[in-house]
Amino acid sequence: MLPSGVFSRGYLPLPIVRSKICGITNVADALVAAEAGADAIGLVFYSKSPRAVNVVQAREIIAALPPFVTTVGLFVNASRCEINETLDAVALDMLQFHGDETPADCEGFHRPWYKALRVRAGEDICAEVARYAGASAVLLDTFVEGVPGGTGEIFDWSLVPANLPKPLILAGGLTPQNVQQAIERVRPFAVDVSGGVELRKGVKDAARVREFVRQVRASM
Ligand SMILES: O=C(O)c1ccccc1NCC(=O)[C@H](O)[C@H](O)COP(=O)(O)O
Repeated sequence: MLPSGVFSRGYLPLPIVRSKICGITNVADALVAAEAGADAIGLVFYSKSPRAVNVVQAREIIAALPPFVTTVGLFVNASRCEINETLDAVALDMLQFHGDETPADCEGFHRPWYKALRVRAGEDICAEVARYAGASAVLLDTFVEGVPGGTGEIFDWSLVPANLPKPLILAGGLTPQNVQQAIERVRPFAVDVSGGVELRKGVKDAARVREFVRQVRASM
């Protein structure tokens, strides 16, 4: 059993920061992420996203991956039936809830999961994180009205509380150029990127993916 707070920001003097490349839509991009050393890839099961994949594409991507790359399925206000059908068809390791899901909506899928919260000044982030007691982590992303995620915009990192009760996955507008600064300032458990390593929406830029992971590792 880990001491409570072991993944709190600043607890470890030299933390290993994990990286997730989100919005993977094809095998080639998945392999670039894996070969670069990313710890996880994100597959977006949200049909309104330009990075959406269906179960056939997702299966093909996962089948091509080497071991020890975590596969995260991202859902936005999906029905339980839709999520269960996806889980029956696709070997997802974890779930990322990126909409207005309540804690109860996130439970019961027999997978570790975490909730994405969109950060706005004046909100009690710790209290919101504490509501999702069953989550493995919390992902903090940028609030943009009407856009659930994948905005490519950073938020004010000074709004991240020092005493978050869950491991923090920092997201929102990260790039190979700013990720080291983000890690130094926020000291997250992991960082998550999508738009900052793309050639265009839904297609990753291999050089940027490699540079992003390199920068994360160089921050250790
Ligand atoms: O990527 C999308 O299109 C998307 C749509 C709806 C909800 C979430 C979405 N993406 C989330 C992510 O890719 C990441 O978890 C994260 O928000 C980083 O996005 P970015 O700012 O582009 O790096």
